[in-house]
Amino acid sequence: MAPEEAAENLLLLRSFERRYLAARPLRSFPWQILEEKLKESPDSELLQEVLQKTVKHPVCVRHPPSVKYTRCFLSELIRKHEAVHTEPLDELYEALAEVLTAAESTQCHRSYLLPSGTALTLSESTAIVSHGTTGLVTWDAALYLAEWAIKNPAVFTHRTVLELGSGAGLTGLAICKMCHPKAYIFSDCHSRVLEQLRGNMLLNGLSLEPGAITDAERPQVMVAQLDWEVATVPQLSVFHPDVVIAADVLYCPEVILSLVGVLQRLAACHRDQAPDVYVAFTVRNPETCQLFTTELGRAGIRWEAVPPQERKLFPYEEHSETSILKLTL
Ligand SMILES: C[S@@+](CC[C@H](N)C(=O)[O-])C[C@H]1O[C@@H](n2cnc3c(N)ncnc32)[C@H](O)[C@@H]1O
Repeated sequence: MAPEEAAENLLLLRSFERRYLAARPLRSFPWQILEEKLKESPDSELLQEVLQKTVKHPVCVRHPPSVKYTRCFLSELIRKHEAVHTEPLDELYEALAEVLTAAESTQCHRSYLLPSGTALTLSESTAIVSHGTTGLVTWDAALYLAEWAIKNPAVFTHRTVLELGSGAGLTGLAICKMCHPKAYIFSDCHSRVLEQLRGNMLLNGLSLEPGAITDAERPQVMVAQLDWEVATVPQLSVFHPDVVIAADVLYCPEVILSLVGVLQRLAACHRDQAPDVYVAFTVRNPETCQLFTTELGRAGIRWEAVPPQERKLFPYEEHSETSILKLTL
């Protein structure tokens, strides 16, 4: 195979791998490129490789995506294969047969590859909203903030980080694995989210036991129940964060008001140096973002936009726009 073709195949396989591991919508996969390549090649080697990088990926074998997702993906792969090859590929049918008999669940695994090659695997809900919360799945702003953190580790290294509205925990896990914080406090208000969050710490080798061994990749971690509506200055004072972060927490006016409220109380409890604050969000509705900056102004909190970065590391939703604000408390 020509080196150029080998490089193209590698890119294609990587794209399938990242999307499949994170259970991205099937329409976002580069099916057309695959189809063209299948037409050019007489054997089924490429399809076998796609299978190895997706359904048979060691990470997915251990922590598979949902049964429904796997079934739909394999059906699509079989369609692509049948469109160009007359001989059936047994591996595809065998893999499909396995999931046809498997039981459906409302929980699934989604995995995200770090630049080190390590996968972060999270147990997430199969539904975007469930148990009355949006916190049981990973949102694009969490991926964007994680990518920014990985590119700017010094912001977190040897520092205590408090995350507000951690949800499934992706950003914090990426920071713990890649940025060497001294301590990381995950927090949320929802009991089901906190339960899943604790599970996701354990799934990724982080111990919540007080006195657990800590090292560069395993900082001291804690999961705290913290509701911005009710958290008081004395309650917030115990955390002593150097950095406060939050992702996708600007989705409705009520949430914005309570977030600004908790930031004001955090400002009131620092002894010397105020923490740096970074808020990542997806621009869904410009008015909602505007409300946030207006409320920050009213609370006397200065803000500036962090220069945009290329979104390369994770499989983002294609048409979403993400941004980060740095606040000065
Ligand atoms: C859209 S999710 C984002 C989760 C995660 N940061 C991400 O981006 O994937 C919003 C999160 O904020 C949390 N949240 C909403 N209101 C809150 C409040 N008043 N106090 C604490 N957490 C809150 C929710 O429970 C949920 O986990």
